[in-house]
Amino acid sequence: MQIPFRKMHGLGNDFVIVDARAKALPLHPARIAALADRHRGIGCDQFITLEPAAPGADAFMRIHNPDGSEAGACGNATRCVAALLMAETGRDEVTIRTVSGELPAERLPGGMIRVDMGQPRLGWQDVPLAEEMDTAHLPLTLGEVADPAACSMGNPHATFFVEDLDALDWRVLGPQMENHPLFPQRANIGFAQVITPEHIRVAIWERGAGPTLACGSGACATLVNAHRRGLATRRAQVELPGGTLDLEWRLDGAVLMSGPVATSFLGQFDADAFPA
Ligand SMILES: N[C@@H](CCC[C@H](N)C(=O)O)C(=O)O
Repeated sequence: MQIPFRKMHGLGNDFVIVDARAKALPLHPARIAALADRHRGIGCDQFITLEPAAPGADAFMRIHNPDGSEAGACGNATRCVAALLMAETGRDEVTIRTVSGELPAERLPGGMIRVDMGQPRLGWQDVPLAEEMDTAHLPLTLGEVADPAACSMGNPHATFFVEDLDALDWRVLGPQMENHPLFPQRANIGFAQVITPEHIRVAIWERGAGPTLACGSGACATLVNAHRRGLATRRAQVELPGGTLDLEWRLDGAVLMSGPVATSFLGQFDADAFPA
């Protein structure tokens, strides 16, 4: 079976997007993992399936990591899918449903896509963590990093605050923390250097994906955790290896994220050539 797809990215965080709104597609975790493989498949940080949405949303977006696991949130893919739905409908505002809830998105003057990522959840069971504790300070130390803060943006995040991001071997520390027993559903791990209260540099080791050029929900978690720790204002530029996102944690609790999106190419794959 030939399945058309679109390859998009937000700051280099790249996605294969397929449309299963009109007809269900034979896509299962093993096949998705094979398609996401950068050597033997198409290659992507996340595989996105558009599915029919209940009234109130323009589409349902299902998110899979390249290891085949399903994720509750993907900020950059939400912005890419929003741009896609805006082109399709001719509107500048759309709503995308995910397993974690409805996310309104809009096109800003100048073309940036802003998504309302909803409210971060700060309780230990929300992240989730394995046991009760203050999520603003986790009792974790690994090599030279310690004392991260955690939150959920619909998916689990922990943020370590570091003095010098360039001096840190975060690609080695990331997978050890992703799989730490404190995170029963694993976690996305951010390593953040606060430059000023309005400018944070961060590198994210993504759960189920590894090092990526950008992670939208990770950028949201970085701002939220930095603000909780008194390190950042409620609005900041979050600089990732692939570029910068504009983040705001509004007083009503919602986290807004704005940035660019782009289409790389369109194609089609033969589903039967990949494991079912
Ligand atoms: N790239 C994403 C996050 C994707 C999901 C994550 N790896 C998880 O498992 O939670 C983003 O832009 O937010």
